[in-house]
Amino acid sequence: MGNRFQVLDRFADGAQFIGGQSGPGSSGRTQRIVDPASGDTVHRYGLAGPADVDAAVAAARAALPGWAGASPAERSAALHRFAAVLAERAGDFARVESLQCGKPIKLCTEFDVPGTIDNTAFFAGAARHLQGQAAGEYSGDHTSYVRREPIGVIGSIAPWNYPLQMAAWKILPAIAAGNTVVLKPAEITPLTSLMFARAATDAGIPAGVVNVVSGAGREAGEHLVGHPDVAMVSFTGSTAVGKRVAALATASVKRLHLELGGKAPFVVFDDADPEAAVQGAVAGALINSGQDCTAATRVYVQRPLYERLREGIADTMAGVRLGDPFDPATDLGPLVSHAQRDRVAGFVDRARAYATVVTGGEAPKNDGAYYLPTLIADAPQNSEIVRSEIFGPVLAILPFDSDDEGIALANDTPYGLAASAWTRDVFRAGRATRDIRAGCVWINDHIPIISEMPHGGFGASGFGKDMSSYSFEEYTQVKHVMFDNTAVAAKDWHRTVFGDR
Ligand SMILES: NC(=O)c1ccc[n+]([C@@H]2O[C@H](COP(=O)([O-])OP(=O)(O)OC[C@H]3O[C@@H](n4cnc5c(N)ncnc54)[C@H](O)[C@@H]3O)[C@@H](O)[C@H]2O)c1
Repeated sequence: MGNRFQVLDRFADGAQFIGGQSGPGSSGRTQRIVDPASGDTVHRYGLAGPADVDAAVAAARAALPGWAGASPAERSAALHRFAAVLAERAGDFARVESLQCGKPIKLCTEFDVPGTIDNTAFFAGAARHLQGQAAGEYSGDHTSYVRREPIGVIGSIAPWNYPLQMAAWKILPAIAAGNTVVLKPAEITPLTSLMFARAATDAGIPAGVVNVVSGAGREAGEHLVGHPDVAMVSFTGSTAVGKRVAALATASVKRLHLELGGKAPFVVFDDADPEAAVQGAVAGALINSGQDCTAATRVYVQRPLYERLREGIADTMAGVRLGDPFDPATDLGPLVSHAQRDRVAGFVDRARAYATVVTGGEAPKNDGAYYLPTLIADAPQNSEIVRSEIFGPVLAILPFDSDDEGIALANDTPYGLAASAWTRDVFRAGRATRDIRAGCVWINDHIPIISEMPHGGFGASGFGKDMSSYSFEEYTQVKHVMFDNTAVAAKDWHRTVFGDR
């Protein structure tokens, strides 16, 4: 436990605000950070309030002309330095992320932290490819071109499931394109977002370009969304909160990017490799204790393979190593909080009335927010466990007969974030990629996410893309510029409109 506190000591002065000023939060309230593996309070900080948001937005606004006016090469160089500072601090980032979320350290060192460093390096390179278009001559004697310009101050709001990666996804494309950012992380997991902002400053990114304000959703979050100097809102979180954020942002005519919830289907056709599908389903369902918007939570299996998958998944789940997140051998840590654990247990307890709990379905007896890997069978398609986002290590398995039925079931929720199809037949794979309604479809895999991939949903999962060069479309606005090539053309136009006056 000693190591855990050592890392956190760096935040002992309550630096919840970076980029303008620091000090106790203006909400007047204190927030605890709890280690979900033990239930111990590991840190307390002053929760930011509206006055902190105002100061952060003012800092971002002041930094905007200099940063937007920097050349792509200058922004790129700063982002390359940023990636190097993150790499030097990789171990600290992994330990703090593991501590505040309860994630297995293995996941942090192999996925969260290297993914974030790679994302930073990706946007360092991409910053130099951001360009408009030479658009040609739309009208005689006139030349047009299109500029891609930064939008201004971006107000970003992030969830608690991948605090470091979400900070990176929100901040990097925005600043690579010349915007400045105020990020509000989830108040229970702000530490690695603060470390990320500090690393940006230490890498020489000018003060005010990256700001983090850790406050409560209603108080600080809504103040940020409605702030008149925020030009765009980029939100990742639940669909319920996303709807509220969208209404507020739209009321003040702001650009909007929404990455919301999901309920990813995992469709196994009868020619699939059953062992690969079993391993894929368990890994896809249990990653980050199932607290993943793309987690494989609905597994549909074509009838001939159904029993084999049901048995294989139950056996594999029973062998998963649950334990101390700081132990490198641990596969599954606790959920992010005891409240989240109880919420997940509620879904499973209600499902007992209409379905079979094949394995799991309980919390181990310790002080942590753990929940056993859980497989549920015999639930109807229209049941809560099959249709609601659970955000826990819980997977429902259902059979289907025809290919049409498998795809129809996959599409039968309001969400559309991610999906996978498992088959060795190229035509079935082609059909699944075409007909499954989701922003991402994997074939014979589930979960991989890398910097080049546009990530974003359809339907109730939101709109817009994180990561990849597509994210520049979110964080830039298009300006059409038209040159009159001859003074004569302007005169002709004047004559057309006003006559010979
Ligand atoms: N689509 C994606 O890429 C993606 C990625 C990660 C997580 N998620 C989603 O995030 C959710 C889990 O995270 P969560 O529980 O932190 O989500 P949440 O919606 O409860 O909170 C997300 C963020 O919004 C803030 N917030 C809460 N109320 C607010 C309000 N009224 N105004 C402004 N901000 C407010 C919270 O403080 C937090 O920072 C899941 O639904 C998951 O699917 C989606």
